[in-house]
Amino acid sequence: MAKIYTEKDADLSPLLGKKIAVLGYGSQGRAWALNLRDSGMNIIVGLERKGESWKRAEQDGIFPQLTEDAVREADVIIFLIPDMAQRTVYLEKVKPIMKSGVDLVFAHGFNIHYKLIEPPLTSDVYMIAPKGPGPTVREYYMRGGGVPALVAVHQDVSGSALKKALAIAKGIGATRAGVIETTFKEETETDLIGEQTVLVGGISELLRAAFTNLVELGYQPEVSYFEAINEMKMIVDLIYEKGITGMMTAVSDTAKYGGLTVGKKLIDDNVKRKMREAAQRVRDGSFANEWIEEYNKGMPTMKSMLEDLKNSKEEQVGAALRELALRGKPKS
Ligand SMILES: NC(=O)C1=CN([C@@H]2O[C@H](COP(=O)(O)OP(=O)(O)OC[C@H]3O[C@@H](n4cnc5c(N)ncnc54)[C@H](O)[C@@H]3O)[C@@H](O)[C@H]2O)C=CC1
Ligand SMILES: CC(=O)[C@](C)(O)C(=O)O
Ligand SMILES: [Mg+2]
Ligand SMILES: [Mg+2]
Repeated sequence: MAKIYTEKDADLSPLLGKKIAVLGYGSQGRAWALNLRDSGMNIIVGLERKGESWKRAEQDGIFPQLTEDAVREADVIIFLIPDMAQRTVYLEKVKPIMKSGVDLVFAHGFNIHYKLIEPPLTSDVYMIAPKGPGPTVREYYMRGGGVPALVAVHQDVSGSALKKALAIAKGIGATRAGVIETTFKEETETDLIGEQTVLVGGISELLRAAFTNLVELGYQPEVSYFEAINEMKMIVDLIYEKGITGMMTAVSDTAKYGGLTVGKKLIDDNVKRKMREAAQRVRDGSFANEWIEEYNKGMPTMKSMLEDLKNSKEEQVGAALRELALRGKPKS
């Protein structure tokens, strides 16, 4: 049984009074900086330049500093910039400047697990990995809740790395929802396998294939969009609140029977074999190598695939319908 920590297991005190530098003010950076600040922690935000993130932080009442200035003062450094940018920033702006014994903290294990960053043996190295998007981490916190997270310790020089990880988890609201102890290896591999096979990859392509199938059969694109893509939110909300069995009780018996029997035929051994292949490429490092190479070339494949997605019929139809659909969404 996994070790799960909640509010009663965590305490802010190991980090109270410490200077915590949050590097990056994007999806997770903004959420962490604001939640930690609102929880009473002493945060500073470090950014590379006076761009969009800088402006956004100022609008939120946070006065960012250049990365090297934030790093110079920090007792704890949290990497909330894109995974692929972390190694360069670490080598150029963190390692040469940081105090000895500073804590190095991550929201995802990629750089440590695949050895892009090799931290000094004098630092505590730990991770708090939220299992949800950054804006949701902020939104749930403000509404009194939290997004669950994983914690892991890679190096524990002080003997209190886990306590400090739990302090941050509490500060961002995660202990309100439950924090599971893991390793950098398990977090990195499950996160990548999960986002590729279901959360980001599998689900998007399933929805798109279902939409295209309906449209090719001659059904109206708008009807196809509501059916194959828009309604997914309501089904997922039911699964989130009541489990898959609970969702089944909310749909008709016709949907239950058709869904149970046809679903099994669609997601067959062939699909499971391909999921296993994707997992293998994460586990043996070939996905990481492919992604590093793509990033170093300027991400041509990712950019062109995003462009194709943006121009797809489903996205065009969706954009036109979304305003209408969102009008019906409850306000809180
Ligand atoms: N996006 C998410 O919801 C989740 C992200 N994570 C992890 O959190 C970390 C941060 O990810 P996100 O919040 O998605 O990042 P992001 O892409 O939203 O980060 C943007 C921030 O990084 C700065 N930035 C962009 N390129 C940079 C560069 N080359 N050098 C320095 N700064 C740069 C931007 O100015 C901005 O402040 C990653 O390790 C990621 O795996 C973990 C869980 C979920
Ligand atoms: C949102 C999240 O947890 C992901 C999918 O792992 C990510 O953004 O990397
Ligand atoms: Mg991820
Ligand atoms: Mg994730």
